[in-house]
Amino acid sequence: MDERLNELDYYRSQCDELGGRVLRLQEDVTQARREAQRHRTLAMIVQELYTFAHDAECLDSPSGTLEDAFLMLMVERLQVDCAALLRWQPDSSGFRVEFGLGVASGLWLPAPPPAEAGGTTELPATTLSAAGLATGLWVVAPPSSLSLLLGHRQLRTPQRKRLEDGNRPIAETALKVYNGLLEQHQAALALRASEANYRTLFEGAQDAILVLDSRDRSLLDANQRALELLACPLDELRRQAPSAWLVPADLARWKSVWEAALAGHPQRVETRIRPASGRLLWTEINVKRIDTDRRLLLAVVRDISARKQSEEALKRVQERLDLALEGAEVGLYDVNLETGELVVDERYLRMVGGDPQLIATTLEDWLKRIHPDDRPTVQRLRDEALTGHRQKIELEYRVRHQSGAWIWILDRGKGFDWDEAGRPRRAAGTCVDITARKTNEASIHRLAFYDSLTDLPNRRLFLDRLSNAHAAARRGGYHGAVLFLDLDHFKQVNDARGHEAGDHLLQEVAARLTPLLRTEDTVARFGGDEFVILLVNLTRSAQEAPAFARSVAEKVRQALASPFQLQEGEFVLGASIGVTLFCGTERSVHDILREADTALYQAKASGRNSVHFFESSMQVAVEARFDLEGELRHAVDREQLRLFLQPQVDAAGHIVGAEALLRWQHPSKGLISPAVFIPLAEETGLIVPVGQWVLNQACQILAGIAGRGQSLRISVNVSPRQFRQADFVASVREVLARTGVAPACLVLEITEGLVIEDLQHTIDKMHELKACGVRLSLDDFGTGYSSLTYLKRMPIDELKIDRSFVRDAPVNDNDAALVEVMLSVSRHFHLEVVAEGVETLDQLNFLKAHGCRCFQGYLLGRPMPAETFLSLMDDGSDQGRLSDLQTSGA
Ligand SMILES: Nc1nc2c(ncn2[C@@H]2O[C@@H]3COP(=O)(O)O[C@H]4[C@@H](O)[C@H](n5cnc6c(=O)[nH]c(N)nc65)O[C@@H]4COP(=O)(O)O[C@H]3[C@H]2O)c(=O)[nH]1
Repeated sequence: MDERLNELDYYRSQCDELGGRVLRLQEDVTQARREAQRHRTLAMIVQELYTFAHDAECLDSPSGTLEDAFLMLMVERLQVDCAALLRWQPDSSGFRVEFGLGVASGLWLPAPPPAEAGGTTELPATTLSAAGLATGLWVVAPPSSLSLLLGHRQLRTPQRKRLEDGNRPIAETALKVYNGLLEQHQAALALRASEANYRTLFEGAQDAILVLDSRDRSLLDANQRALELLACPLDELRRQAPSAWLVPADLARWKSVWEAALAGHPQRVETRIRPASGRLLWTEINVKRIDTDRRLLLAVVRDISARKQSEEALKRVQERLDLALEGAEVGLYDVNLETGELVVDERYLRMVGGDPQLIATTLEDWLKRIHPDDRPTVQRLRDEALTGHRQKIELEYRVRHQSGAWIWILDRGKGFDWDEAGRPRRAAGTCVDITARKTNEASIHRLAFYDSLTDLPNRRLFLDRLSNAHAAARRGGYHGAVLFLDLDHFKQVNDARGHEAGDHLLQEVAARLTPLLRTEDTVARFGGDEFVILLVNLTRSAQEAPAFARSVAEKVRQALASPFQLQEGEFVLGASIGVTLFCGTERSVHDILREADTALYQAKASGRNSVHFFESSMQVAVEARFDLEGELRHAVDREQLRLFLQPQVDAAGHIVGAEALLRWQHPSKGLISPAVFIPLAEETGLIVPVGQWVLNQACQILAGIAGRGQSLRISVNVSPRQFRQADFVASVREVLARTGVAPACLVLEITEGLVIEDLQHTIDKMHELKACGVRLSLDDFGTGYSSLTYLKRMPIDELKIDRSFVRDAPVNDNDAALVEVMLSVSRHFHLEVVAEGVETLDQLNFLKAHGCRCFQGYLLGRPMPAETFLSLMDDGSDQGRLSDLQTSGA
């Protein structure tokens, strides 16, 4: 029994044990089932999360966020009331609900900080209640700062509690998976954003962008601008090699560009391309290797055709400008005013000599090469420009050429790049070589103000200086003087030895005068042999002034009195000098000059080679002369001239001719002698119309005589000036033709002096006159340089023995001998002779005794009005009776 009991106990215990085992086994199975369930749950959660994340990545607009999906899965699969993702807020020592399902997002929950390491920490009841939860499962997954809170609003049974505890590993794993997916999702989002940005940039770029595969240089991608630029769709472009749109000539160059770019050296190329449109475009292409994929090249193509066109246009403008500058020989300079550095162009360099080694490179250097006289002005203008007081500079100055010569430069400069103080930092400008212009100006100035023969100031410059000196003398109370001088006998030298000798003489005179004077004085040549001297600042004393002026005048006179040795020979001149003084009087420069001229006139009149001071009485005489000159101008028009005739008779007393002698029947002054007005007419040129009148009158008288069947010769005096008129011969011809007078009845008397003045020309003209048929008579024979040589050469018909010889011939052996010689010479040359000034019978008899056959003089008849003379001629009974003729003289 016991055994049975023991056996029973044994079996009982065995059963208990077995039952216990079964129970444990059942529990294990249940546990295993729960475990499996949890794994399934976890697997489902993970799968669904992945699915969601994948879909979200693929879809452009996923339905909901990963956070929403995660929290939803937690709530559904773990059968909790609420789930939330919390983020620790260290500043406020609490959590913030980032995303909540059943808990408000953004809610702040007070809590102690989460543990550093992973794991679970119980949240205090205050935190749970703040979240509105009765129980809660809090899971962290370091290093993520996000933690997961799962919870119920009401307390649960212990079984439920176990269930929750069993969920903890699921929640932990799910949170880790979520964190991983979140990171991945965020990375994917970032990538998408970055790709979108890249695309936006790529497509929105202003430049064409091409992505090329270096292996076959095929096009992988191109932006819209590239398609427009290359005028080709992308597909088509992808099928082409770049050589399709590159210019063939550039291909070799491109090879090295590709290689360098692939080697990691970015390349920049300016080249032309020919897109599908066929139009050549200028482009700038930047080629760069894409470092993330070293087989790829990025080419950024910019259309620079417009820029190139502008550059080309600019180049052409520059070329034209260069040409223009070249043509105009304009040099350029550019100066940095802060550093003083100077840069010049080729043309400037050439202008100053062409050696770049010698060119100024600084402003100071440049200044040193400017002419010392011009430097102060240049420096002043430069300083004004530097301080901003002058915007532009335009000035002319001399610069040292590299050859050492001075050249004139016209500089036009301008400041720019102004600083805050209004000063230029830089200046640039142009320079032109104006040396030629300056030289021309100087020579024009010389021509305008200097006498070309002697290089002395001319009348214009003299008047200017006199005007200044006069004004200065008035202001300073100084006396000055004007010396008018005329060379005695210059005319003879000029005429006898030629103009060249005359010119040399004038140059010598100038050379003698200049050193006699102070530098502030002026010696000028007014033309001909007229020299005028201006003496300034003589003295303040009115008493001393005449003496000072006289001493200079004497010095001048003496200097000119000594002989001149020229290559043409030795000449002795002498000078007549008229002097006037000036100081404070209200005279014009012309008055002063006229006074000196008047004094000169007086000096000449009183025997030459002398000095005369102006006196006002002289002026009266001169003015009277001027008045006469004015009246003489109208004498012809007003018919105030009368022609008198003086008979010329032969040995038998018969009238064979007459000399026409002019008279001026002045309305108030009566009959004026030609000795008074002929020299005036000669001087003023009035002799030409007056002489023409005489010629005309004489021919009309001759015509009248011829008309009455009579015959006579009339001698007409021809003045030197009248004879020298270019149309004189023509005018004689014209009068003869018009009046129909036989030319042989007209005798033209020319003076010996005229012949000497210009022998050859006079002889030529005489021949022309002879060709007209007129007779020529040489007047005043014996008074001048009578020379048998020229007498022989002249085509004259008659000699007139001057009355000065006739007068004393009967009583003076010398004169008698001279008259004899003259008569003998005229016989030798077959010339007729008229003896002038026969006043007495002795003279007449002497002349007759020596073979003279024609006589003129008061003894035989005075000059008389033409009508009187003609009536005498008509009265044939009077002819041949010398005594009768004598009584009818004028
Ligand atoms: N003492 C003196 N004198 C006598 C005698 N016989 C004549 N005469 C003067 O001597 C001058 C002769 O003229 P001439 O030598 O040609 O000198 C002339 C002549 O050179 C010039 N002349 C006169 N008429 C003309 C003219 O129509 N044209 C030019 N160019 N000159 C003229 O004026 C000069 C002076 O002329 P006139 O006063 O008419 O003076 C005349 C005449 O009146 C005499 O017996 N004794």
